[in-house]
Amino acid sequence: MLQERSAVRNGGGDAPLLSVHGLCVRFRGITALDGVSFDVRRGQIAGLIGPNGAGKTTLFNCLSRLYGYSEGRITFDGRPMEDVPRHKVAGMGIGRTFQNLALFASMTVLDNIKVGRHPRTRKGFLASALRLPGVAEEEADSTRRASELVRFLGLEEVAQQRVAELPFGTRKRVELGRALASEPSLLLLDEPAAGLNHEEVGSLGSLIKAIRDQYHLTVLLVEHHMGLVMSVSDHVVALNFGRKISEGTPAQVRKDPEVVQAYLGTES
Ligand SMILES: Nc1ncnc2c1ncn2[C@@H]1O[C@H](COP(=O)(O)OP(=O)(O)OP(=O)(O)O)[C@@H](O)[C@H]1O
Repeated sequence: MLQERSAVRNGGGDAPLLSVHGLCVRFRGITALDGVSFDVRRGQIAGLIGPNGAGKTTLFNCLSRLYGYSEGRITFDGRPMEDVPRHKVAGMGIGRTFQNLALFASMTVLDNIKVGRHPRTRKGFLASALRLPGVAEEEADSTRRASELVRFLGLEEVAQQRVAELPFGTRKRVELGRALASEPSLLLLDEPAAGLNHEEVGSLGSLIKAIRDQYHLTVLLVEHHMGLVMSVSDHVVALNFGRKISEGTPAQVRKDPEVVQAYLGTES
């Protein structure tokens, strides 16, 4: 379904989908990001790594417009992000999952995924309440697209269950579905492996690649699980103390002495 949305605004497939340039974020005396620059090309799975406090979540929060930045520039699909209000981010094609799941626990799996359709629906609450023309069609379209995602994510058996009743690993899949429902062209995954068991992490890697291939989207992944990030990423950016310390293929970054040094004593 997302293939239809592959309109390329920026003159073709060679221009990066996301460009971060000289980004600086300071919180009263703490420099969380210090002149960070990198590009993410269309169709890539890019991994963002770094020890605790390196600035990864801060960067994600800048991309979601939850945080402002004192210096630098973020360009998404050829468009500067600085003037984009927070509530427009999903609508412009940036979907996101959170470290702490952002789901409605008392709603069903299907309804949670349908909530993610919101940026793609045109009829507002009032139109729905008044059952104005077009509302039923839009509702049917949302249900159809959410059901497609339920099948893709292997959630058919639990589609009508309340999210609160489900194990953590399943809920994480529901959150992926919610993020995909907005038909993003860039999917930001914030520690998708956190809290998953060994087997679940294994299938997550294949799922991330399948999502990229099936929906032709670009993925930026923050992850502490080195096995996962190194096996799924085409490109890796490493941060430490708010600075970019390395960038390249997983093999290049893994053996970069600065990366090894940054992780000594903090990660295996
Ligand atoms: N809202 C905030 N107010 C003050 N300081 C903050 C805020 N958010 C982040 N920081 C600080 O900015 C730095 C970077 O934090 P950030 O959460 O981005 O790191 P991270 O790489 O995501 O770490 P982790 O892997 O532990 O999630 C840290 O020193 C953190 O304490």
